[in-house]
Amino acid sequence: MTERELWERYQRHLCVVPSVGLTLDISRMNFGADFLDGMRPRMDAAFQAMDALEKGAIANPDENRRVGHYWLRAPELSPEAALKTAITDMQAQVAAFARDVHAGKVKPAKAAKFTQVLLVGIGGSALGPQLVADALGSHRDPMQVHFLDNTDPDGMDRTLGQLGERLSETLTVVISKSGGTKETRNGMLETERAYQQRGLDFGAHAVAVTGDGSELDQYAKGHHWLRTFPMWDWVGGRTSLMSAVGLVPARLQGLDVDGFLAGAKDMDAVTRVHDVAKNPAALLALMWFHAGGGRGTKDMVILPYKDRLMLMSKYLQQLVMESLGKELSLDGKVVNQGIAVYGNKGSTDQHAYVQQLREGVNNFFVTFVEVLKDRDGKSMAVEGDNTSGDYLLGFFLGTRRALFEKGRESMTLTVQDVGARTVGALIALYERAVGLYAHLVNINAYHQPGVEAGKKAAGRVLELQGKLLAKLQAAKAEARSADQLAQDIGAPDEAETVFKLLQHLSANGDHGVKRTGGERPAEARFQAA
Ligand SMILES: O=P(O)(O)OC[C@H]1O[C@](O)(CO)[C@@H](O)[C@@H]1O
Repeated sequence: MTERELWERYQRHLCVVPSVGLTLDISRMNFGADFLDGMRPRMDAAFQAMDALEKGAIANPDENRRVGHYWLRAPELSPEAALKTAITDMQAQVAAFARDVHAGKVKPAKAAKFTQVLLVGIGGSALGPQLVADALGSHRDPMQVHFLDNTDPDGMDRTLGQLGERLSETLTVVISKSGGTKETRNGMLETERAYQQRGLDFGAHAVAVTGDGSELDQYAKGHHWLRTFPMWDWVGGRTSLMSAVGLVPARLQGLDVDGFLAGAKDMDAVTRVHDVAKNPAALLALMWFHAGGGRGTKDMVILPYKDRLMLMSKYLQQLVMESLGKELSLDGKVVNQGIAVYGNKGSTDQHAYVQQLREGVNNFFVTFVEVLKDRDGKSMAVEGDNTSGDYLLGFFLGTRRALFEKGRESMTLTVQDVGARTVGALIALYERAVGLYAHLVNINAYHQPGVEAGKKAAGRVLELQGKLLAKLQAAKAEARSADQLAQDIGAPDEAETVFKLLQHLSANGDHGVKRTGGERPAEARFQAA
């Protein structure tokens, strides 16, 4: 295609969204002339289903739940007055609480004010807040936000160590919709101990965001925490950023939450329109369908040319892959659907994996995110009249061309800046695109059955560990092999898991297990230390 033809294609297909200052360029995706028209019937059905979802239909049939994240930024759309009230009350309570914290009305036991936030959560209870804190945060914010998002003891020590003395002025926000996620529970208990070791009452420095009556809710209320904020079953974890999950940390950090919600609301209004050419979410969904043949055969590379958006791909990994990565279709057929997501930021990634994108396996499509505003204030010239921002643009356009020349497809989202409205709009854009795409491929985007399998398997592993430790205690100083111990605990077929457990137990002093013998699994011997 000549440059002239590309320019024509760029202009013809450019989706312009003035209300949020965003454009979507799909011209470097090589869909055929009849593709968009050909998809019209399936897209219309997706629009109808999405309209029903927003009106309160059961859109998550596997869990018999409604899907209400759009109502979080437009409470007036809620299908019942009670939901609207619940949302606006939550918004008001979160804002008032943050104001009281900033004013020192809610204050720590042994410091003048809370200056740090420690968010303990995982998945949708952390990834969205991490993206927002990074994208919109600055050293001038009234509070800085830290995260514990894993059950890694060393990771907890690093984060709590970085807080150090400042723990006394840290407000811990424990977030778990279910209230039972073990990683979050572990982080909470370890954090609680850190406060206690400094002679601080954890409850006086903690709030919870969780479902009413959950394990976490009961613990928080039973231990007289400062506050609890609600989560509802009609908001999924990966679409909860505009619930208290995202609003509590964002308000405490001092971010422009009103702008964030307004950007999302404005984007929702645009992506509600049944006109594909004017609906960026519909275009994204259709381009995903085109690229992967409705089977996810090409990976989604998210490449923002802006440091502040580096966590966008990590956030979208959950939103896209936990929504679309499904074994069964809505009519029970095995489809193994999904779209893999990866990426970090440009131009940095040009010095990492772009080599393969240009010359390697053509199993991806790129979504560039171009941010027009370089920085607050003016830039210096770094070479001739060129600024660093000129170089960033040059590298983006150069990479886009270098890929296109080799038949590698890309789209480009262009925004004015990385402000609260823009970030809210981007989140809303992808929530809608995922929902529309799910309809195109006939799957339920709003449950996550696959994660239960891993949780159950982990429970079995820890059950085996309990039996192992009891056996080792009883066997005292007798050194035994993994095979023998697997027999001893009545799990002869799980010798490898038993070996892995023993390897970890003997590498740490917590449970008093000693390893002797050779390096190979069959040579190793284990005993109570
Ligand atoms: O907020 P919770 O209930 O602790 O769940 C955390 C995450 O775990 C999942 O349930 C499974 O990965 C996610 O959907 C969710 O965001």
